[in-house]
Amino acid sequence: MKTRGFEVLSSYENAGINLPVRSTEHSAGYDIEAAETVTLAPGEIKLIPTGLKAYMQADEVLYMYSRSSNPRKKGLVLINSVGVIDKDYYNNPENEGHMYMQMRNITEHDVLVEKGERVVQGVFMPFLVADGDDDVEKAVRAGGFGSTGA
Ligand SMILES: O=c1ccn([C@H]2C[C@H](O)[C@@H](COP(=O)(O)OP(=O)(O)OP(=O)(O)O)O2)c(=O)[nH]1
Ligand SMILES: [Mg+2]
Repeated sequence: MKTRGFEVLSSYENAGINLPVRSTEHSAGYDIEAAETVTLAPGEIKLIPTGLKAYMQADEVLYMYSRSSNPRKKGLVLINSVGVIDKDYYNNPENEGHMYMQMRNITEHDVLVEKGERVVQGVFMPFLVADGDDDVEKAVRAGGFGSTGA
């Protein structure tokens, strides 16, 4: 039975994408790699593809956190602080649920991120809903990054 996990996007099937793993016995985060080599110019914000989508249960979310070594070792920050990957992003009609890492180069030189480099870590978590949540009509997710409006 499938409960939660990662899958390679169909368009990246033969691209040598590694499924995320936890690097130590008690790590909370599944390390997530860049699916392509990208260069970020000074100050630039880029969506780095992972070639991955994540599935999970209805009351679960996947949080993507930056690796703590990124600012000093790479000169990169996860510019949206935490990536929230919703259950209904998986297999959405726009991009199949492709997870992106939104990174900003905080240095004054180009930063190279090579394919296969670990950039962020994904942590699966349960979440709670507020009273009256069932009474509110919900839209069907069609994509990400502003798909539900401004
Ligand atoms: O770092 C991120 C953050 C989000 N997403 C995807 C998964 C998530 O389910 C979707 C929407 O994210 P969010 O709700 O945080 O962004 P939004 O600006 O509110 O977009 P939307 O209107 O599509 O909800 O975008 C990523 O791939 N990487
Ligand atoms: Mg949203």
